[in-house]
Amino acid sequence: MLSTLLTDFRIIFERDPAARHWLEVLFCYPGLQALLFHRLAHRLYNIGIPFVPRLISHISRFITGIEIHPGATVGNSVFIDHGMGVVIGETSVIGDYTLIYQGVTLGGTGKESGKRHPTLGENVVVGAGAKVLGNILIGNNVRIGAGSVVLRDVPSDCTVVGIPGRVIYRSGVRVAPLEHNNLPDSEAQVIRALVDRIELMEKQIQNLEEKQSVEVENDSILINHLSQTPSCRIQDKIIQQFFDGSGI
Ligand SMILES: CC(=O)SCCNC(=O)CCNC(=O)[C@H](O)C(C)(C)COP(=O)(O)OP(=O)(O)OC[C@H]1O[C@@H](n2cnc3c(N)ncnc32)[C@H](O)[C@@H]1OP(=O)(O)O
Ligand SMILES: N[C@@H](CO)C(=O)O
Repeated sequence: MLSTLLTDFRIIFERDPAARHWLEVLFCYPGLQALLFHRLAHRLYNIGIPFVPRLISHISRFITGIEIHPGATVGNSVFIDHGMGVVIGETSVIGDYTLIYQGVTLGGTGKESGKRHPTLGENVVVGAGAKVLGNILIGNNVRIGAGSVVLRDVPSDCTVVGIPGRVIYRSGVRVAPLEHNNLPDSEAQVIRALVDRIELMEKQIQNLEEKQSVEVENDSILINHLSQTPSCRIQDKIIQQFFDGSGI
């Protein structure tokens, strides 16, 4: 246990550019103090001692602002930076060399019992205020953006951001996130296609009507022309006499 605590102490110099003096780290890093309390509480919890582990956890929370349930499994070289508002649930598992910032919750969804908190792989960074909820698996070398809410498993070597958390980098390659403000509007596409079709049909009808009116005009010119011939004039006269009653 002593070597684990020494590693908890040393890792701070490696991970925090703000860490300068050992006195500073010992007295002014609530993350270190919370881990110290937790390692003791976790031992007592594991051997089945009632109440005392929770009391230690509660005192630690009072001093550091960090709440770690005694049942949580915390790996080596874990660093909780700043720490205020961090809550780590009973069945959480935190891999080695993980970095957790203030305001992080490793919590349950409220819908599960038994193993209901997340499992974090090694070398995970959980950004300030991020919420990782449910019995989900976060792979190794994952970076969770500040303020994200992660509700599903995340494969190793990924960066996740947003609410709900979405992978934006996988093994260093940018993954295009779904742009909700740019989704295709299928109903608008159908309506557009129908309007185009109607416009086309209207043009075709107009062409037909124009063609027809030209034909009708030609026909009437032809009829007019024929009615002016002498034989037509004689026929007209006969017909007229018939209707006048003058007989044939
Ligand atoms: C006092 C203190 O300092 S406490 C410490 C607080 N710091 C933290 O909590 C660190 C957490 N780190 C982060 O949130 C980082 O932004 C990371 C790890 C998620 C991403 O870092 P990088 O890999 O460098 O990604 P990068 O900066 O290129 O951003 C990629 C895209 O994700 C977006 N993005 C980055 N972080 C977030 C976030 N937390 N939430 C939503 N979107 C984000 C960026 O805007 C960018 O989008 P765009 O390409 O559409 O412009
Ligand atoms: N402690 C970290 C984050 O605040 C830094 O100083 O960069």
